Amino acid sequence: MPRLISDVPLTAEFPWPAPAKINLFLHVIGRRADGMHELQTVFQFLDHGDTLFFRPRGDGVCQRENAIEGVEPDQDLAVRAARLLSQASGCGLGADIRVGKRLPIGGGLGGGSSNAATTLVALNRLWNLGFTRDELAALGLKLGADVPVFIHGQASFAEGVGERLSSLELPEPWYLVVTPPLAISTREIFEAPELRRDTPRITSRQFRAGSVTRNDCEPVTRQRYPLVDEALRALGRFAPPRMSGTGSSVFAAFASRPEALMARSAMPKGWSSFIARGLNESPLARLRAG
Ligand SMILES: C[C@](O)(CO)[C@H](O)COP(=O)(O)OP(=O)(O)OC[C@H]1O[C@@H](n2ccc(N)nc2=O)[C@H](O)[C@@H]1O
Ligand SMILES: Nc1ncnc2c1ncn2[C@@H]1O[C@H](COP(=O)(O)OP(=O)(O)OP(=O)(O)O)[C@@H](O)[C@H]1O
Repeated sequence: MPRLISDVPLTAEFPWPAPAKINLFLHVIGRRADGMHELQTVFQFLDHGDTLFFRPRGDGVCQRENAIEGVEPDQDLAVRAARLLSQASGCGLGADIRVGKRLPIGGGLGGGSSNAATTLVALNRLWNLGFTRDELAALGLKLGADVPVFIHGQASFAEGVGERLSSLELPEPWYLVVTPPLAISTREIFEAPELRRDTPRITSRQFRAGSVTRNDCEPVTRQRYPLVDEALRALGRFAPPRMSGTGSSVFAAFASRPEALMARSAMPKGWSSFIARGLNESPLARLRAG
């Protein structure tokens, strides 16, 4: 039975899930006056991710307790989310935060955004603030375009920069996710002159009816980063591959775990990869709903 948030003792040992997302497709529709890109995408969650732990403090200090290679504590999206929430509520509370990292940094799986969303949801509860889900999503959008979907917690057809969400029921296959050893800056890919920004809009209904989709960032990333090209080709020997977000991770769907395992064993040695189930409801939302 899933645990209800209201049923569990929310001690500092309580593990708050921060799942990965994948973009089943990513269309770049245009560019806004502020430079951000108008997108259409479908998000699905994976039953694989980071785990966060929170110990509330009465003195207003929000800090991370553990080191994460490549992420300075003051830049950490979990810490920034905690500070934003403390400030927005004026509650004067703080928290010690521990981030158990499993997701690759700059891997296109939304790890930083997911950490931020989990922090907003957890501290809203632990500090007894009573913000609604929509209020938390609006706060989260200040930290990153991917934060709102993690707060929403349902697989979604998304528009805008990813903040206009409508929930979807999707198949929940096994995914093999392969991350070549490199971190990619989302900004670099969106700023690339060669990025196509004119994909015609589709409707959610067209997507559900099987309209052909792609990841518009994929040609840019694979041309600039040959390892991503190699990952797509390696995975493509087993199932149709696709890149998530702006990379570096790529994924393919399989009907069973053994099939995914077989493909995994053929990936280049030393690359990180994992097999996970696609989820239409995120583990964070499941916890909230009980
Ligand atoms: C590629 C996706 O992961 C798809 O889900 C997201 O659109 C990116 O979300 P994110 O990592 O939370 O990205 P943000 O931190 O919001 O944006 C990083 C940078 O990428 C560029 N950016 C991002 C999203 C967007 N729709 N248009 C952009 O041009 C901007 O230069 C921005 O400063
Ligand atoms: N807690 C965190 N976990 C991961 N990255 C973080 C975190 N806090 C800040 N960051 C920074 O956020 C940036 C993007 O990290 P992230 O792992 O979310 O990228 P990503 O998986 O490519 O995300 P997206 O698919 O949203 O582009 C990196 O530059 C990283 O230093």
